[in-house]
Amino acid sequence: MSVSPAPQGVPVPGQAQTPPASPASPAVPAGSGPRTVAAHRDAVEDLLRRWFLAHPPAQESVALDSAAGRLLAEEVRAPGNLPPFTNSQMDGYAVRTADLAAGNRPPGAPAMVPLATAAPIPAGSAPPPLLPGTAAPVMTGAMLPEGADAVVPIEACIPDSFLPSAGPGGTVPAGGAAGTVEVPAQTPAGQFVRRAGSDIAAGAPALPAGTVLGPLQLGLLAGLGLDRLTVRARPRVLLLTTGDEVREPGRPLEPGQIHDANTTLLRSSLEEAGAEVLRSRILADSPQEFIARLRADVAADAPDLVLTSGGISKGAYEVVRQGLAAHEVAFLSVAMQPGGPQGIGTVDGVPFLGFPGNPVSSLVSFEMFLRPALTAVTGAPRPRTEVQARLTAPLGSPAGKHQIRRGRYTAGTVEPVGGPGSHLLHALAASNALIPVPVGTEHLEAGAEVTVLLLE
Ligand SMILES: Nc1nc2c(c(=O)[nH]1)N[C@H]1C(S)=C(S)[C@@H](COP(=O)(O)OP(=O)(O)OC[C@H]3O[C@@H](n4cnc5c(N)ncnc54)[C@H](O)[C@@H]3O)O[C@H]1N2
Ligand code: MOO
Repeated sequence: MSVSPAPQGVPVPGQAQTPPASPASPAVPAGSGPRTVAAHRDAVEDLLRRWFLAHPPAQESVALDSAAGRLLAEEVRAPGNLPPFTNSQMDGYAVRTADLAAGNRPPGAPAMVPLATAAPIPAGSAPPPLLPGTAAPVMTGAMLPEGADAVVPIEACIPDSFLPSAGPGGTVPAGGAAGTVEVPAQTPAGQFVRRAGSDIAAGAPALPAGTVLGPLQLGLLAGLGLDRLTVRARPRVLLLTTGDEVREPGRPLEPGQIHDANTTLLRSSLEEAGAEVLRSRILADSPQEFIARLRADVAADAPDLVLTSGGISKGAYEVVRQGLAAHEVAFLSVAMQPGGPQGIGTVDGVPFLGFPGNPVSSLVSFEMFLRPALTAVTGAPRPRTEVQARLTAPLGSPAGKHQIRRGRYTAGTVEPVGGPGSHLLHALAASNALIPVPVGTEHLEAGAEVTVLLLE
């Protein structure tokens, strides 16, 4: 997981900033033709940027164990040294290298130097100083006694193993003269010694504000002894799907009904991208009920974003489009397939995005528009990686559309999975990449190089 400082423009938590003149103005399209993917991406980013400038994310304190995936709100400095004390990197003998130095021994002296053994030092104990001319059995991670400046691993000593009595209180090494161990004369100072603070020193910057807390970062904070962290509040999303035909998974279907895939697709995508889904609902196809419930939920939950799927195209019962007719929301067409129909604006001042109902369309809309905006604006830094890949099969695409096909990427190649249909959930589940075919490209041969977006 990357350690990334807050991107430019991320509001500083807790510090209100002057919002632009019209924070609630919807991104209404100019002109009548379909909007480009890039223009819509900018519009979505702009919508969120305006909101978060006026409503900077709060800070909250969370327990270390609940902090996975969260963003540090402020820099963390090491409260103490890591390691906290100078300790041994090996099971062996702590020695004073001055005892071994060539100058202290006659010419032609043997390669091994006998030393009297001191009391063993298990991990977790605080040993007395090491007397000159002695070697103390020391275990990995145990504190080095004052005066010791090197550790000789047990396998380099004679004898090369500890007696069972080398536990606390024991003194006699196996097989050798009682109370004597021979260690190599050529033992450099510092060998197998882990100095206090050598990983990070007390007071030094440990992690910058904006860091995404993954296992590696949490491991450091735990090692530093921190059990609570100050993180940024996650972007809060109200997620609604619409349709009389849509039923929750687990409920039986009547003829003509389908199970709700979008709520799960979008909820898990949002959560994976660092957002919090406050509430998700299926609303029936009544525009009046839809807008009444939506406004009540907005008032009750105070979300940062309302996201809907379905009900925005050209049918006779487009609940979202009809329900929001009196609001500052534009329903427009983006030159993208899937994900052509899009809604964007504000409802009672809160950013609103309406994704199309086909499941693949809603997922592609998330990946193409909302994920990049969340990354850029809120510092929820879960950008997708783009890689170059060679197509294993030819692809066709409508000339006027930025088509997003699904595929399976492996080692520099990408195999298209399923057709262009935006209802193909099975093929979506078998893919790990999106394959954009830009406007103007109608055909790509097998072997053509494409830039794919990795979904994992
Ligand atoms: N005459 C036209 N018809 C359509 C156009 C068009 O331009 N002219 N656009 C097509 C495109 S492209 C899309 S995408 C869809 C978008 O439709 P809506 O956003 O209005 O969505 P619905 O009509 O409500 O549903 C479309 C499709 O998706 C299924 N769906 C809806 N919600 C869910 C859900 N939660 N889980 C699973 N599946 C869902 C729904 O059953 C429909 O099959 O419009 C085209 N039509
Ligand atoms: O643009 Mo629609 O999203 O193809 O299915």
